Amino acid sequence: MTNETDSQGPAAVGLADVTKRFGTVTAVDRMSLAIRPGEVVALLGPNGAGKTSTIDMILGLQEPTAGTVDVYGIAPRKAVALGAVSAVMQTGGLLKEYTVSETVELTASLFTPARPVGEVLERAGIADIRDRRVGKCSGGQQQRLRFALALLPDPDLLILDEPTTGMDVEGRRDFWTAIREDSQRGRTTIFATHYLEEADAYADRIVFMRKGRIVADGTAAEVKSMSAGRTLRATLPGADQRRLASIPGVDSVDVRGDSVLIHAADADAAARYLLTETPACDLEITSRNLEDAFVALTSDDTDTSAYEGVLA
Ligand SMILES: Nc1ncnc2c1ncn2[C@@H]1O[C@H](COP(=O)(O)OP(=O)(O)OP(=O)(O)O)[C@@H](O)[C@H]1O
Repeated sequence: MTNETDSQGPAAVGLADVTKRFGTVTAVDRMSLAIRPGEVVALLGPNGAGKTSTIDMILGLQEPTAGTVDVYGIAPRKAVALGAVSAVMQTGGLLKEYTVSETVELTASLFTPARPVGEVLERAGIADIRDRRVGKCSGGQQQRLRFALALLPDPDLLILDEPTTGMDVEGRRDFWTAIREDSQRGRTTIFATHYLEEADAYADRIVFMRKGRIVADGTAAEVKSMSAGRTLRATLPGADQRRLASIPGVDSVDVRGDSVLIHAADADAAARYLLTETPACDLEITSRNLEDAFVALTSDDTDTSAYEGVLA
């Protein structure tokens, strides 16, 4: 695999056959991935799947044991030094005695050029607490402050490790609104999270990792339908259960009075059949949720070879 995307020059992030070992532990195992500029990508996986190790290599904090990592076609450390990349990590040194705005001003003095302090405070939703000491800020407010700091160099690539930990519902919504707006302007975002609903709602693309490997890669809808199929519900008086069960791609049919409930691996084919070959109406199609997919894709008895290349 090359690190080039189809037509737009280098990938924002390119991993080619990357392995990372710590002694006898293989944290990342021959992983290849190309992320296009402007994509918002969620990295999901159980504890120890290799998400942080992958992020650390993209940030140049760790070197791969084998393979290569590029950021906009150059070495990660170089990209970080140029201000093209910044990160919001789960924890990270904030000085408790400084106020929020002093913290941002101090960090801004390290970057030339930096975005204006007032602008990043607004963007991170902490302009109203600019004079509060960091030690008095809640966990969610400190996380917003880390976000403000990461915005200072106006990075092309933003890396977020559990970015919304400690934020309340409104804080999360504001945070993701800001991320989505910036992605419209071309900023690439990669985030690791255990909040599956955030990945579902805000990521263009979901990369599932398990034991250092990618086990699924696609949109939230693709990942969900891939692992679990979908459920169709329709009104169909006098439904012929056997006939419906024989539609290709249908796994099960349940007739309840005038309603039918169909579980299908190929929901589109089943829907087409219902609407063209029967008088079915009130058709609803629902996906299994991302948590079902997560459990199916990352459980110990899953044969991940079955998923390789399906969506990647
Ligand atoms: N510095 C290190 N030294 C030794 N082993 C490490 C080191 N860093 C990570 N590992 C191991 O590599 C594997 C992958 O860890 P990693 O932190 O990348 O997973 P993760 O997906 O980020 O997990 P979590 O969701 O718990 O943060 C784990 O088995 C971990 O114990």
